[in-house]
Amino acid sequence: MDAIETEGLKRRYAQGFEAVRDVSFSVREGEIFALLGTNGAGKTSTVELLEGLARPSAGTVRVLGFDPLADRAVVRPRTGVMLQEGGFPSELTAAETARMWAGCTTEALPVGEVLERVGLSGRRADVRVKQLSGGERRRLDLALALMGRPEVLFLDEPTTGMDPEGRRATWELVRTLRDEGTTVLLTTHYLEEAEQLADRLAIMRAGRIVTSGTPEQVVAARPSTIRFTLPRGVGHERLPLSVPAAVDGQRVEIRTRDLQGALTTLLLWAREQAVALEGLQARAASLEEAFLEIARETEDTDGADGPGSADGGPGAPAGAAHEDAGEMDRDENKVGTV
Ligand SMILES: Nc1ncnc2c1ncn2[C@@H]1O[C@H](COP(=O)(O)OP(=O)(O)OP(=O)(O)O)[C@@H](O)[C@H]1O
Repeated sequence: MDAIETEGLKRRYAQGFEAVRDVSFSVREGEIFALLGTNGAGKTSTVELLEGLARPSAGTVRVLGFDPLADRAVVRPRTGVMLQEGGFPSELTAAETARMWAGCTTEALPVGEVLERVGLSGRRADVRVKQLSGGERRRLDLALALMGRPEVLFLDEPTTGMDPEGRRATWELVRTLRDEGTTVLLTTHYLEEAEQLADRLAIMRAGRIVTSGTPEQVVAARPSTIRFTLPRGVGHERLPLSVPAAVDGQRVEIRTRDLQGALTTLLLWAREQAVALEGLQARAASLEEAFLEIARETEDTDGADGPGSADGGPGAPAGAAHEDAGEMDRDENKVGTV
């Protein structure tokens, strides 16, 4: 059994706007799964359905095999939730807040241990919530989510406002929790965070999942880039590649799915012709590039169907939903701009 399973999930708000449109995915036990997407893509609207905070308009959700809304009494004690806004009483200290929360939690972990895990022990524990920094407040949120020894942890943008050190410490903690068997579903705007943490991820846009897979699969489906500058007097038409290249003066950019093949051809040609390829760079796409490209592509295919549209609009074509990154075959050897 998967820890989280969703099938044909929809969420329509009161005004008729459909923020979640036919979303299906599953998260395995002990896996970190990241939900990515541009602002308003529908991540929080989806996660709230998983947390049992709202009822789907259509489709099913199962968390640990139960309906998180109908079986709330069973599911809630086994899950930890870190919302985007904690909303604690601002006059209490971090330790008081944690103790209050522990009092409402069955089999709570010792407060000191939890605060220690999130890096809020010692003097910081005695600081009032209103005087904590934004990043420290996120850590307190995380501490409360961990208090009940959750089997499934929902983290909505967990490291927003944290400094780089706090972010890294949180990543380390999330990895440790995963290694201890906790299933983690997180939303994030930090693509590096998804790259660092996620075993698998899904990218949402306009209420739909437009691609999913391991970070490696999502990235591998995008073309790699080779860049270099040709010496004066060597025209780009002499290049040996069947792949067209984007050219700006002597600067060349080639985008290819066969990085090794294209590079071998290029280097053999350069040696034979005694041509120096100045500033030669070859690299696979990053998750950020893949994300931006996917967001752009789907924007094109979505037309005017923006997330803010009142009637929900027609959405992306059905074929775009739940596409497995491993099977994507778009932009073969697409030429980029220099
Ligand atoms: N209560 C509501 N009533 C009507 N529309 C809503 C409501 N909550 C959210 N929406 C809309 O649903 C869409 C999805 O919002 P959601 O918060 O799920 O997106 P998100 O992907 O989490 O965005 P962000 O990255 O900005 O947090 C947005 O267009 C938003 O304006």
